[in-house]
Amino acid sequence: MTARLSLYQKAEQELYKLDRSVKAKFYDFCHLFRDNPDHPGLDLKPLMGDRRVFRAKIDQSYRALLAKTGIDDRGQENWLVIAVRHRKHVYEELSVAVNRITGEIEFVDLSVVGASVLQRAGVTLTPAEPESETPRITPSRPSTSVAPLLTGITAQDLRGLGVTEQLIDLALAVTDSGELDQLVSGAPLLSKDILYGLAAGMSMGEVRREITSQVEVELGDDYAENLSAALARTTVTTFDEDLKAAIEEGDFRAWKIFLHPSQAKLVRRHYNGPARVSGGPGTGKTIVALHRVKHLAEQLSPGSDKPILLTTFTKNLTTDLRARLASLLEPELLARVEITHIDQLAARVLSENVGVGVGRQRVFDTVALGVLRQVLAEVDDQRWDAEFLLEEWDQVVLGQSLNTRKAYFDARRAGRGRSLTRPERNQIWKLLEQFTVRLDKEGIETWGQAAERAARFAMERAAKIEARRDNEAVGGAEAAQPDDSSGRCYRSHRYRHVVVDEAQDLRAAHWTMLRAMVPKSPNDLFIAGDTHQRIYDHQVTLGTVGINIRGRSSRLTLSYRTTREILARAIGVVDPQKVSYDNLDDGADTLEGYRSVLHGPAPELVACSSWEDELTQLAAALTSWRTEISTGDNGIRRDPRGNVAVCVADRDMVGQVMRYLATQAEISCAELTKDGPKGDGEVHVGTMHRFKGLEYQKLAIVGVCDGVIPRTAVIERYRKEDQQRSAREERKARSLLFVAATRARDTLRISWHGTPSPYLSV
Ligand SMILES: Nc1ncnc2c1ncn2[C@@H]1O[C@H](COP(=O)(O)OP(=O)(O)OP(=O)(O)O)[C@@H](O)[C@H]1O
Repeated sequence: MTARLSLYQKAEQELYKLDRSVKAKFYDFCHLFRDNPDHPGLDLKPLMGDRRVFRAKIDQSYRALLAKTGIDDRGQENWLVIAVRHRKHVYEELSVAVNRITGEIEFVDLSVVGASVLQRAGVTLTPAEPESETPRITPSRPSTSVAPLLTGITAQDLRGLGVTEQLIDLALAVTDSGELDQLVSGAPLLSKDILYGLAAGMSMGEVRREITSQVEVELGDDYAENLSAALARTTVTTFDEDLKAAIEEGDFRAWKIFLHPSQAKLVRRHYNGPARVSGGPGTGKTIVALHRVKHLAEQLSPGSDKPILLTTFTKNLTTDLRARLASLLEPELLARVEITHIDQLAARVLSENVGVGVGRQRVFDTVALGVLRQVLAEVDDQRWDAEFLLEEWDQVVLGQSLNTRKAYFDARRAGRGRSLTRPERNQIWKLLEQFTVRLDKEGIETWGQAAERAARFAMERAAKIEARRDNEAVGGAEAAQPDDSSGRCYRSHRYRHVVVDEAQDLRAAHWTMLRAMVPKSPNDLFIAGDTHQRIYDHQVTLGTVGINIRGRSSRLTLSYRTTREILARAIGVVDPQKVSYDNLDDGADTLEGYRSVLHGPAPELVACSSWEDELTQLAAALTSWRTEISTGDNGIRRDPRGNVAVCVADRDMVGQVMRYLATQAEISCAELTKDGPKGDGEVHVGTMHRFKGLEYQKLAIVGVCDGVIPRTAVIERYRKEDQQRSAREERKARSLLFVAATRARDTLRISWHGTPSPYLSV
């Protein structure tokens, strides 16, 4: 009889870590098993503790643990590989169960639990193969004077939250975080989340709200029914050639298949309007956005248009999103998605409406500031600071699409600091008019201006579509007015669904443009972002640009990227207890419950005597990281390229670091530019802004000195005359360092010379 074989998530993750030769033997095992599960060479035997769990031989050392999950209509047996491990870690007490909260299949691995915890809880493990070295533990409960880690929590509490039965006594016997780490390393996801949450100080209520209730389903009493429902709910992959390739890809593909239940819920939910997902760095907002695109694309009726837009703030992130989406979606579905960064989209709208914006060159704000200074000098105006005026223009005039003096007189100037009288607004309006005329004359425009013009075109097109529909509804002839320079009259909006990543940095005009590009309908806008990571000056209240997310906001709290040790340090930088962050609407966002299940060394904080000393020590650290990464697990050599980065405060430092490393330490570097890394140098070096959305195994942040982060000159300038502005600048500087620090996966090293940045609290 042949068999169909699927892989349980944990088994697949275990396979990633195995040596190539064992992987190859596992593929042979799968072929043999699918042909005939009763083949004598497989030595298939049930375990004593749970006769639904079987072990089978992969080779002399490795065993597959399997559960029979049913027989299909054609009489073919269905088997699930639940684990792959060395025979000395196979014991008779292994069992599978259906979790009473999630209704998913759970497999608990007690072989990883520390001997002391097993002993305290009175649990014995019996090796399945007698010659194995699994320690035999005598069932005894020696009294211990050490207090349990989870004080005040009962077995009933853990059961009610959804911790797997087998782990409850063990969890209550744990006395320190090292033991807890060991216990949860073999635990099902929900148990892991709950136990870490409680250990991190979350209350029972918080754990129920943030973790358990996110994944709760209704279960009946019938085990067989629950098991078949569980199989439908549990993520498994069918064994085939694609899987073989995927296993070779290793951990990098985990995100493509296994969404955390709280992530999966957001991906599949039906929203009656715009929805927003927030969450600290590394909680999977981008992953959720990508899967959301996939989900939406799968619901589309056949066609060849591109009704879904996936957009983000920066160009290099767009490249990354494109590559990741291409690996997640079938080409036919990928072809239905437009992937573009927001300024590029605005530029495209402008070019479609040529005649109005033809020939204008887009410039950065620094160029515009130069023009404004020149205008102020020419009219000999010393009342207003050029930077203040440029921001007033960008944030108030362009931000709210104000095109008359009257509109400016009436405009809201929330968050702008000092208030302005009517005569002052009059002076400013006049100066800004002179300034924009000059920009026009020079044939240039800022990106903010371009976004604002694009938003107007998008709104005009939307208004014409509406009018045409209304006209048709009353039986009128179609309005002949074209919607863009091609002369086309569009019948529908540009997109059906818009998905935005890194939403915290978009400008008001970007939002206005996006709102106009998609009709107000269910699942129209899906917005992912974290305001703790806002590093540009564009704070927007979505409600004011026609995007109502009330009642459709969710937060992810579990970091997949960064260790607990790194998170603790990074959270200190943004200091959410003292500093407040908005929620892209009128409320505040928090990092409450933000946590990680990953563990690693504490971030290294290095005080240096001078900049030269910092560079010397940096080079030494990078050299040792290179050796560490190149050696890799199982002695397999790995290419360190792209796994290590150095982050600095400004462009000058980028040049200095790259030069030093290349000439004094023979370390090749690639500069991180707005298009991604330039060249294939081994270590990526860039300013903090360039690190948005990226991640590295090992990261060094250098030059984290007082006066640099934050720039004392900027803060001091505003401290007296504009308190709000000064607070905003400080918040931005905190966010920059927060973004930088949370790019590190395993190792974070922060150095400075002189006095350290006050945000480091050292
Ligand atoms: N369900 C998952 N399974 C495996 N890996 C995951 C999962 N979700 C996220 N990750 C991994 O965690 C890391 C962070 O994910 P992602 O970039 O989506 O987080 P983010 O919230 O967008 O972070 P940031 O705000 O810092 O940009 C990535 O390496 C991603 O592959």
